[in-house]
Amino acid sequence: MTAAILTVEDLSVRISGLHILQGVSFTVAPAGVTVLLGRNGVGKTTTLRAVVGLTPAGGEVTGRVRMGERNLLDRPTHRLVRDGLGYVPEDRCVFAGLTVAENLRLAERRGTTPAYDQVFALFPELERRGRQRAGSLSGGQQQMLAIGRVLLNDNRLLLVDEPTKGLAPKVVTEVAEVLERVAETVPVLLVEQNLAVVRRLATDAVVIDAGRVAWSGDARDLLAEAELTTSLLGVGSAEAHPPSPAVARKDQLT
Ligand SMILES: Nc1ncnc2c1ncn2[C@@H]1O[C@H](COP(=O)(O)OP(=O)(O)OP(=O)(O)O)[C@@H](O)[C@H]1O
Repeated sequence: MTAAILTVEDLSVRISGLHILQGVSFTVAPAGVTVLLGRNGVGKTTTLRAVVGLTPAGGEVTGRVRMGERNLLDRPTHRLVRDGLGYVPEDRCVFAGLTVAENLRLAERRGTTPAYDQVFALFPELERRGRQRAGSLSGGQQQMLAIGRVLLNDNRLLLVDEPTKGLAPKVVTEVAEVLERVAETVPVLLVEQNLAVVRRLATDAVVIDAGRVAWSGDARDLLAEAELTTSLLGVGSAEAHPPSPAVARKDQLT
């Protein structure tokens, strides 16, 4: 078996007296898209934030998160990013008052050549809208900017949190297509609520429930089992049956 790119062991997170993650363990394959699933509020975003060192102040994180030999929990976020851990947060976090070009320029790293060609090939609109303020972009365009910004640099692993949230169906499809292309070269750990997107992209799946991993394995095995999908994710059996060619919002997990 090929070694995992990321290993999460016994990850526990407490925030404001809440024991949100209670010993979460899973691995991320070195290729493809590993999707982190679960009902609303189970701790998917908390997991990604803990991995990248962005648990809110006062939060307590224990366990081990390894990429190679290193325990990531011992290292500050900027080092993790420099070492190739790319993070696209749920709320996109673009600088609204800066232009698209300025947002991208901020992601440039000294001593490396930013991959503008690759980013503009994936997102031609970012090149066309270079002078537009990011705050005036549509939600989908902001999402493209948030992903493009991370792809300017080399990544060993990408963490992407709910990239299709709040987007129109056509834009959801565009984002899914881009992630599919990105995943051909970089492994992705993806939090995603849109089941059609999950069906399209997921190679492996990890389901969190009640603070722990309730299921992990080949995504096809999970999605093929209507009852399992229903019990773990709370979606109806009709939605759990594959495949739907259109990537539509009606498949939202609850
Ligand atoms: N800073 C915080 N202070 C207090 N509670 C928090 C904080 N951050 C997260 N939580 C709580 O932790 C739990 C897990 O939140 P998290 O955002 O990780 O869930 P999620 O699975 O990503 O949810 P969703 O699918 O709705 O995005 C929730 O009950 C949430 O209210």
